[in-house]
Amino acid sequence: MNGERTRGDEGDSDGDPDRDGAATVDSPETGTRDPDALLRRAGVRGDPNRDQHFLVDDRVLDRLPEYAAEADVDLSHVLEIGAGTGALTDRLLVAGDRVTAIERDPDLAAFLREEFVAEIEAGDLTVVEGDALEVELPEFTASISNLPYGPSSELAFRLLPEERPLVLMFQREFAERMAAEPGTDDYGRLSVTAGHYADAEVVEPVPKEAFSPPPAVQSAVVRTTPRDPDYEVDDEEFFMAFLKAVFTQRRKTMRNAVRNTAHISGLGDPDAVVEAADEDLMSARAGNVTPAEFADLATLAYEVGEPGEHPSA
Ligand SMILES: C[S@@+](CC[C@H](N)C(=O)[O-])C[C@H]1O[C@@H](n2cnc3c(N)ncnc32)[C@H](O)[C@@H]1O
Repeated sequence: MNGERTRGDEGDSDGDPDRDGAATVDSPETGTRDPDALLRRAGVRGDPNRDQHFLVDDRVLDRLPEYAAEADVDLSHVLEIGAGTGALTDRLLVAGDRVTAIERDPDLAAFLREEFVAEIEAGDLTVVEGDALEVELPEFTASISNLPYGPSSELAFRLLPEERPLVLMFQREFAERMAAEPGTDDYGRLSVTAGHYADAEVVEPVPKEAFSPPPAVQSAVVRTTPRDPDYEVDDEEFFMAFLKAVFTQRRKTMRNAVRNTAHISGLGDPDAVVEAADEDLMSARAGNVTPAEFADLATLAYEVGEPGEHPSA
């Protein structure tokens, strides 16, 4: 740590005119804020009951925007969900042109507005105080976030349909399920639903010690690249409900899974689906069925299975 100074004292040390003026730097060599100094200035400890685990490992903080940059991601407007004390926000301001940071905790949002006053006045940063599941999202080009783990699934499925590249920190188990291939232990509903929108890869496991306070579980960074699926479905909502249904019975054959879960998928005549479908596919278990096979089956089920309401998608 190099003490707490303002960039106004440092002049043009990093050569980035957008980051000059009164923006704070703790490390003149890198032109960045120190995560521990941010915690001190904010006067917070991080409350695990509010999903507050702040990144304090500089190397991880540096690598998050690098994962996007190395994939040639457009960083002209980066969305950060759960900005906390701004340690990642600070790195995103260096890597990107503009950042919108959403933070639910009113005290942290107030701290961010104070700490980053120069960047806000320069038009480089917008702090949105509110729940990222509810606030209107801006037109962003990429999201790079150390997500709150409680709502991470809902947040991922709010972001994925936006069709933008994402670099997101999740619980490690969640990250591995998201990126899993058919036939592996981790492959499941999450892998197929995430894969509907994007290619997902785990780029880095992150140990608990990288955070303050450390979470109970290990973490991992996932990078997603949006693309169209290699199949088509007639009704996306039914497809999602159908997946949810059959994966509740992942150890059963698809034949039994389709028959036993009509109350979840909304199928009025699941037997008609089983009779019309390929026999080999009906004998397979959901964990071995590829996304394209699910899509074909869901299309068939939609045609012959008398789908009704499927409010549970
Ligand atoms: C894991 S911490 C990450 C903080 C910071 N980005 C970092 O890396 O140090 C998650 C942050 O999300 C905030 N948060 C929790 N739930 C949220 C929600 N629903 N919407 C927006 N922010 C939320 C917490 O207050 C916390 O600051």
